[in-house]
Amino acid sequence: MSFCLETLQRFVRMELLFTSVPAVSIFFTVWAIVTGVLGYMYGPYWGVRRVPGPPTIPFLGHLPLLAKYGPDVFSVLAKRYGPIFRFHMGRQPLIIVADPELCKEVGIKKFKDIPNRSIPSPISASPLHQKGLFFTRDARWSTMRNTILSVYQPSHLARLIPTMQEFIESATENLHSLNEEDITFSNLSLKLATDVIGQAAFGVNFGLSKPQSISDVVNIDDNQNDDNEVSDFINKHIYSTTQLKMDLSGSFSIILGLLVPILQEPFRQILKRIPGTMDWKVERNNQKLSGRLDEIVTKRMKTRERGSKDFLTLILNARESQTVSKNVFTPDYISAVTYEHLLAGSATTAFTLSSVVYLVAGHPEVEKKLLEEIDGFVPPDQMPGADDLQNKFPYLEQVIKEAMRYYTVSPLVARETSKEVEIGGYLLPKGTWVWLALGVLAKDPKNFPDPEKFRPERFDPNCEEEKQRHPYAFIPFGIGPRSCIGQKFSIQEIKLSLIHLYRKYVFRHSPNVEKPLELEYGIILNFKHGVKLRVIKRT
Ligand code: HEM
Repeated sequence: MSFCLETLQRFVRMELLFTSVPAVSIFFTVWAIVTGVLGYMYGPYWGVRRVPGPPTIPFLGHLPLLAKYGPDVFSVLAKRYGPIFRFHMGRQPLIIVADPELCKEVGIKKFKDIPNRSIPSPISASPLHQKGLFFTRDARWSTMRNTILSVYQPSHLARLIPTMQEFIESATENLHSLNEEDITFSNLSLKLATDVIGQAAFGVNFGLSKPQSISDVVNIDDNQNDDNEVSDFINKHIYSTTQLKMDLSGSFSIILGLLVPILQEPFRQILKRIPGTMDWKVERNNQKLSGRLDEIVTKRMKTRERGSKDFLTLILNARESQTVSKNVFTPDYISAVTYEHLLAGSATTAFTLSSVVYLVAGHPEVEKKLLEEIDGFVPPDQMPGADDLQNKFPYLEQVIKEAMRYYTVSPLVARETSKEVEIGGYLLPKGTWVWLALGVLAKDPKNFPDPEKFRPERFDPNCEEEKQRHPYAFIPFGIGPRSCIGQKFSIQEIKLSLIHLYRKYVFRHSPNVEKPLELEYGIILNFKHGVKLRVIKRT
């Protein structure tokens, strides 16, 4: 009997052992996976959990709020949560800074702890975009930036005035024949800005802003060059840029990058090999674009007498004179930086130009004052020089600033901490994405009373509003050592364009334009349906 009982007990113990081993290991495996997934999904949140923000939806974060409020979402959240708050782009928390003093802290005072930009998923999918100045990091960035700054001397900018003027005249030559017809001014300004920067960056005339068709394209460096190649290049450029969506309408790998970044690259690698997918199209497009850029760079590198006309030439000259490390400016980085100029310099400048013309068309009192100033510049057919542009058009300057405030083309500026740093009373770990909300600053009634009113006089240096405003409340070109490198270039182009346009024409809103203008949120802001205007020739 005792033998039987002992055997039974041994049997039960063995059974337990056999069944519990897999159960335990399954339990631990599941536990490890769940912990891993939760750690991955909530790890970035954990480090910044003390920063206030709305409740998040797993995987999506606050993207539904972006869909609901559009670009205004950050103003809405700043009202609710204060000058520093959390916004989750999918899994990734962004620390949004919406206060001029805190922007100064991030952009200037603590720059050495926050010197780089975070790379959002649309850019991770595009190696071409990563090698420009915008996304390069640390020592490579500072070497590249110093070299580029050295070629952006005021004298070089001044030398660009006749080229800019030439394109402006050609782009606006036939406008008077469009009386009573709608023009999509935003298209015209994009073609103009692309041509100007194409010439300034590559020394290539894309010929987009000519009143005739694109088949009139001429390549200044090589007249033999095939017209179709240039238009193909531009189409690829436009495709590559417009595919960089910040919401859930990009390619599958970009969407994954927003939701579960770890899966973005493996999926991109697979999808780019499957014909017909958007990732495949983006990859093919980017490869062709890079190939075309590399060709331009290689050809120019071989040219002995390059002169010193355009940005690409200036960079190559600096590289050869050994003032720049050749390891930093390898041909792929040169291509990327030159292409970046086309990218950064076209859509932003065009958007600003369209904003000014649209807003002035709706404000007759502003238009009257502006025309008086422009007509007061004599002789009337003389092209203003660099000094004139800087000193003789103070009201024009106020109008441009107010339009840039009203429609802030780059409402967010991305930065990333490179070590633990305290901002606004919160300790942010290394690797935190800190984004400056320039668009929220620009509509803050504390610094801009009646922010929805278009009132250029608020930028008059003698008015109380301007005197009392925080010095960093209006920073459309960013702040500190990492601010926009093309600021003077674009302001020069915008002023020249407006002076030329208003000497000949005034504009009215088309009856077919929606009010208010609808905006679309890509890498920068865009007008969803374009800016439709009517042209009136001045007598
Ligand atoms: C109205 C026109 C423009 C606006 C509103 C604008 C705005 C900006 C902003 C907000 C930044 C980020 C600055 C920061 O992080 O503090 C930036 C960076 C940059 N912009 Fe512009 N931009 C304009 C035109 C241009 C032009 C014409 C070029 C080229 C010629 C250009 C090239 C760049 C580059 C290369 C950077 C990156 C700088 C760096 O990281 O060191 N931009 N821009």
